[in-house]
Amino acid sequence: METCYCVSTILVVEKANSVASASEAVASAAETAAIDDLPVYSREQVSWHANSESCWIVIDNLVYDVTEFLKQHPGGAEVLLENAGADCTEAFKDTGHSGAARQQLANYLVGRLPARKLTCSESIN
Ligand code: HEM
Repeated sequence: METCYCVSTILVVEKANSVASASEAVASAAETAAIDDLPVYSREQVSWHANSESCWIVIDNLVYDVTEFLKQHPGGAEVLLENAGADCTEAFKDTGHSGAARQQLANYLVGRLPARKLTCSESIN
């Protein structure tokens, strides 16, 4: 059955998938509601911020400006600069960042990618 989801539903589902536990999901409910209001940047626009002067990254369809964080990142500036202007969702998750690290993300949130429509094969019904 073909299912059509509105933009905010997709974002809520993707946000829910990105949090690690039910309590985190509850805690992030208000945050999720605000996600729709964030500025929208295309992947191309994000790619313009790919150096130490302006370093943006994408994690779970959200855009983070980590320029100020480069010198503070416990994993070093290098790994962030390697991913500057790009989607580093997998790299971020593969590193096994702690809950504290995931909470820190909110400090650098500047926008989101355009919501995409789910294809039939992605339908959850
Ligand atoms: C805004 C984005 C990020 C934040 C807030 C962040 C935060 C942190 C924090 C707090 C730690 C210390 C360990 C922990 O608590 O998990 C850490 C470690 C680390 N991070 Fe990140 N991180 C970010 C992005 C990334 C990205 C994109 C990568 C890789 C591409 C990365 C790679 C690493 C590595 C390799 C370590 C381990 C350092 C070590 O144990 O020697 N981080 N990060």
